[in-house]
Amino acid sequence: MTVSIHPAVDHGLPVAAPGFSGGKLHCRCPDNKVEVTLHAQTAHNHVCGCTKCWKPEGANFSMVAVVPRDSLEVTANADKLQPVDPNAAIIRYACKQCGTHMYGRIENTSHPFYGLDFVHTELSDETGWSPPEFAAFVSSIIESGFPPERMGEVRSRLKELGLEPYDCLSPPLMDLIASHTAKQKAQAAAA
Ligand SMILES: N[C@@H](CCC(=O)N[C@@H](CS)C(=O)NCC(=O)O)C(=O)O
Ligand SMILES: [Zn+2]
Ligand SMILES: [Zn+2]
Repeated sequence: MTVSIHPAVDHGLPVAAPGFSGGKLHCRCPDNKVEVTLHAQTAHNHVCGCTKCWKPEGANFSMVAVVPRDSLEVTANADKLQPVDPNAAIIRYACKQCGTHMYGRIENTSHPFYGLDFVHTELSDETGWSPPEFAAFVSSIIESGFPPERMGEVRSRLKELGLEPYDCLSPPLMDLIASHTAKQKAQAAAA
């Protein structure tokens, strides 16, 4: 049987709708759902194998994208949200009742991704969000119990889906992080 990556990509990648400019995400509670409204199309969507990113039941990967933080608004049942780990670089806010992660936020203004919030567009009923572009932290699925001897299957399936597998982030994002670090080091040296 083909190894499952994530329900949103297992039967082919979703397709972005031209001019798509946002929509609503809902948690998985039967009622009084937490609602998050995104006033923008997502960017840098990818699947992530790390243990920190929220994965739906049975999935080996999370699917996670970013939006500018000023494009994200909690529009219903905000009182049900709580931080998963307030000390993490990305502070993920989960529904206390159903456990779904509704968004992740970076509060450290020196972080290379400060200003971007992390979201899971599978929580939306709308279609047209940006599709995942690559697979990040692939080896990390082993930390969640995936058998290491099946990693070849996982990487082949990701490539078949057009999701190039990386064990950290994609080269453009790693370059962006390194450029940010280099700039900060240069500024510190000049101070
Ligand atoms: N191997 C680790 C990797 C965790 C990790 O570094 N995750 C990345 C991708 S989401 C990150 O930026 N984490 C920051 C955070 O979780 O706050 C794990 O699976 O727990
Ligand atoms: Zn909920
Ligand atoms: Zn992750």
